[in-house]
Amino acid sequence: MSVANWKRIVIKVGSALIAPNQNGCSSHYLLGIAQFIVKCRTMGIEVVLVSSGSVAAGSHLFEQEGEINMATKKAMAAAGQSEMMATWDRLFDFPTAQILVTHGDLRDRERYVSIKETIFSLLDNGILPILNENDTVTTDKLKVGDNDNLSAMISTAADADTLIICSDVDGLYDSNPHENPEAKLLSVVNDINPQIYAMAGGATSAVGTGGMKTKIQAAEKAVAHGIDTYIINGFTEQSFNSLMSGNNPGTHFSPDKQPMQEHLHWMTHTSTAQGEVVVDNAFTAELDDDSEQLTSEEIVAVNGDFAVGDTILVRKDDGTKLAKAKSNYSSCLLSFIADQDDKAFASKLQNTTGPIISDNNIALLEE
Ligand SMILES: Nc1ncnc2c1ncn2[C@@H]1O[C@H](COP(=O)(O)OP(=O)(O)O)[C@@H](O)[C@H]1O
Ligand SMILES: N[C@@H](CCC(=O)OP(=O)(O)O)C(=O)O
Repeated sequence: MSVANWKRIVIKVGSALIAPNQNGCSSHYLLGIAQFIVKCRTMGIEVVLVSSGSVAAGSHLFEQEGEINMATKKAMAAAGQSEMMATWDRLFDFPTAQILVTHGDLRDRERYVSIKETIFSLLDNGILPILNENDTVTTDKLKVGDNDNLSAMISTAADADTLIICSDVDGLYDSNPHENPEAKLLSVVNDINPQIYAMAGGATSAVGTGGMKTKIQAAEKAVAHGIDTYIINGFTEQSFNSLMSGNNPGTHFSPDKQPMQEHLHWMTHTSTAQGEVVVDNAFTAELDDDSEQLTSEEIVAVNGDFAVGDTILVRKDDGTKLAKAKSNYSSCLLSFIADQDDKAFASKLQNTTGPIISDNNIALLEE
């Protein structure tokens, strides 16, 4: 899909573009990105921006000696975020809005839906949503950790057709071009497999997080929902001119032909399993055909503490991951039923309470 068919796109901007000299925000590279956004909007394309750079933008305000501790990084993010928003805001003659999220927000279905609704309401009113991770409040357990994966989650939430990741290199090379001058650019990736991951290294700049690895993870999430994904060089306006002419200036990841439904995609790629149901190694039921076949008798163990409606992992005793699913039972009730020696009683109880997992709330996992 190219610009002529875009309806809604997500643009992710990396830290090196926001604060290239680590001396506060610079509009040097943002100007070209802003012009691209303006052109898209003029063509009737809705745009959502995911902007990194709060830490990089705020870092110049802090004395730095040796390794920077987490509290200082969070303080840099808090200070840099307002500078970054002010810089973006100056580049547009329409309103912008800041949305700061954590993985804790995105993996909770109610809060996820609330973020979704806010994005749509902003777009309906001509306001540009600008998202970033809420670095100040995140703990290891709560964070996405990088804005590449965050942008893929937001692309799905916003039901975008295209995700454009603007970085400091032309796209994905067969090895890190900063380390190997012979590295070759891949212009199209149709299948994200272990060989593709093997090409990707981490970030080499002082401000980037995740390098190419997290960009491939993001592409994998996005294409699974049918979203065309590009990694392009945000340093050069040529990239944006090229996109505007319907060409591919970097690496294009082709979308899956059979995209996952939104709620199953969320379960697989955004939600985190709160617990797990372990089934016998001999378990062969096709979970997608009739998940009611998952009966208390097949359960070997119930691990973790989950409530009705939480996402759980269904796995075999040997560790094989079968599916992620929405549980209709709490861990407490499920353990109680599974532990019953009187199978007739357990089965009767289950018949009254209903299926452990409903057919339309199960996402099969590929091992
Ligand atoms: N195979 C690869 N192809 C391209 N870049 C790579 C590759 N492996 C590692 N990298 C590194 O990834 C960097 C881009 O990621 P990152 O620094 O996190 O940027 P951003 O701030 O845009 O997210 C490149 O500058 C490069 O050093
Ligand atoms: N939330 C962080 C961004 C972390 C991140 O993923 O950075 P990058 O690799 O430059 O996209 C910040 O605003 O500094």
